[in-house]
Amino acid sequence: MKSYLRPYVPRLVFIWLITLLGIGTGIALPLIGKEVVDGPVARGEAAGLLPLGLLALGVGALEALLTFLRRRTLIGPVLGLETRIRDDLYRHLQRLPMAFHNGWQSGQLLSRATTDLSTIRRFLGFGMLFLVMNMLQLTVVTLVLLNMYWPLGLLVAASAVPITLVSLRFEKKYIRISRRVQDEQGDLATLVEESAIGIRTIKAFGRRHHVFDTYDVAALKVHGTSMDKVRLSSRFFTFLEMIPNSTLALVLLLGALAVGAGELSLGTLVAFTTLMLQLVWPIASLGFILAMAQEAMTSADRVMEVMDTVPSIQDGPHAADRPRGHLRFEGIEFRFPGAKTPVLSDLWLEVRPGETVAIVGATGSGKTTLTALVPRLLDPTRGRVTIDGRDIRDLELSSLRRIVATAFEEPTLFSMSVRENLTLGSHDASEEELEQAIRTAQAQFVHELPWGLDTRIGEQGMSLSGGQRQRLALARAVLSKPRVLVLDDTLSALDVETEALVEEALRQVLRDATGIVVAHRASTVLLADKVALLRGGTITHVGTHQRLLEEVPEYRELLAQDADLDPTEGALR
Ligand SMILES: Nc1ncnc2c1ncn2[C@@H]1O[C@H](COP(=O)(O)OP(=O)(O)OP(=O)(O)O)[C@@H](O)[C@H]1O
Repeated sequence: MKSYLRPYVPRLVFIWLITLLGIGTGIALPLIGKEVVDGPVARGEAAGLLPLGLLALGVGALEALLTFLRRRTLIGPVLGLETRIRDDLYRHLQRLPMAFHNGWQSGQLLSRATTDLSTIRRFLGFGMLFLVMNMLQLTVVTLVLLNMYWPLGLLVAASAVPITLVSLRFEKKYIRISRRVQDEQGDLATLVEESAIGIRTIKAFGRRHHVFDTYDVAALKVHGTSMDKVRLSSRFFTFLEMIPNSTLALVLLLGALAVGAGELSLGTLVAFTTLMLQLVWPIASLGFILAMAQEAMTSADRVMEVMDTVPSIQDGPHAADRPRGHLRFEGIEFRFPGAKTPVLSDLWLEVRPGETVAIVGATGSGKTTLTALVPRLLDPTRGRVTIDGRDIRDLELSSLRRIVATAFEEPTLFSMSVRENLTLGSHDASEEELEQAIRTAQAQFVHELPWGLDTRIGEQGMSLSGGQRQRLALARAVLSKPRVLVLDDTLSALDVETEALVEEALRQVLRDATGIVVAHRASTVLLADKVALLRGGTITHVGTHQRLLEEVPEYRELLAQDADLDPTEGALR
């Protein structure tokens, strides 16, 4: 994370200088105390007290000022750094392809973007400074003590040995346990998120208690691991408290003997013990600062795990100028990571500019996977998809995604106004274009919403019906006037009458675009110029609806039930 600290180097240097000065003032005070005891107090001269008292007051005031300056200067870089990492993480998450998001629990990503970043910030804002400051203070004070009276100084220095040994052991154990706590918290966040999204299903199936039990098990797991962590650190913290305090007792005993023997002045012993008291806090706090450092490192690891993932789908070098939309799938194979068999294999299909192809296949046959290849939500594992003869991997992603628009079967609407949701892919659309897209998708209901196009639709557009959401998604896709329009079963939630109206309007749009329409119903198939039958991961037949009905039994089976009920049946045969 060094690169994040780089812009703040001058400020950090300033902070370190202030900190060093602060340590200096902290050491100066007991030394002044020594002068007071050995000088005016020992000699019984009250007059000498005033200048030394004033000096101590000045040094004390300077120390307070330095602390204030340090805090003030530190907070800016630390908060700025947290915001920059957070922004970069979010930007990176947006760049990472579907394959990454499919493989990661969203709760894990959520906890990394929130809890882990806060842990890093706390360490950088507090722990890191104190860690170095305490080490410095320990070293400098020990040196001063050695210089004052070396036998006792040596005793103090020796107490560092058990501290270092135990700290190293503690550190190893703590790394493991804090990683476990953080991962388990991520799993817990995933459960909360899933149950919030799936609350309808949970309620409908009366699974409240079951869901609670699952959550409880996960929560107890976090509790158990956290308790282990606390037990480990409390043992360590107690040990750290004991060492300097018992050393202090020994120093007092041996020091008093030395003063008695005339080897040490009383003032020196007073200064020695006061300085030693200054060591108690740095040593005792070393425990939780080391713990904080470990947690921050674990968090940094967890954040970097995401940041270091190189997006498997990269931008191509070429912009697509004036695309015609001649789409070809050439020898495509697609296999999900870790899957034994490919979903698509040796798949060939051509869609000419202005032509519309309906993809028909059994459920789970890979239709959605096939459509996801066009805007490069997924990349084929073998073969290539071309637009106007150029491999789409050679196109800039932004350019490709301007050419291709997709409307999904289960569309996501964002927590913003209808207008913002519609113009997601085309910010500069005029009112007229917006109105036309709404008409094409038969989404005029938006005008009846309380604030028309400015109505905010709830989280994921939950306040709208499935059919309304599909129509908004369709309007969103056609609004950008794409060269290639992909409709992944977009009309499935519409009633027959609305579907017929939408199709009528869509026919106009599809005349100017290359279309891929995933279809389960005969009525939708009629939108297309030709039909491609997807079976066993490949396109087995391409032809008109009429021809496939006549010649391919499986095609007939797939659409038969529907054809019987379809009002346009007469026209089909
Ligand atoms: N992320 C994934 N990892 C592994 N396998 C997956 C993944 N997504 C989908 N699959 C599998 O790939 C196959 C094709 O899925 P796909 O969604 O493309 O089918 P589909 O034809 O669109 O189905 P439907 O008509 O039901 O929407 C299915 O067997 C599915 O289980």
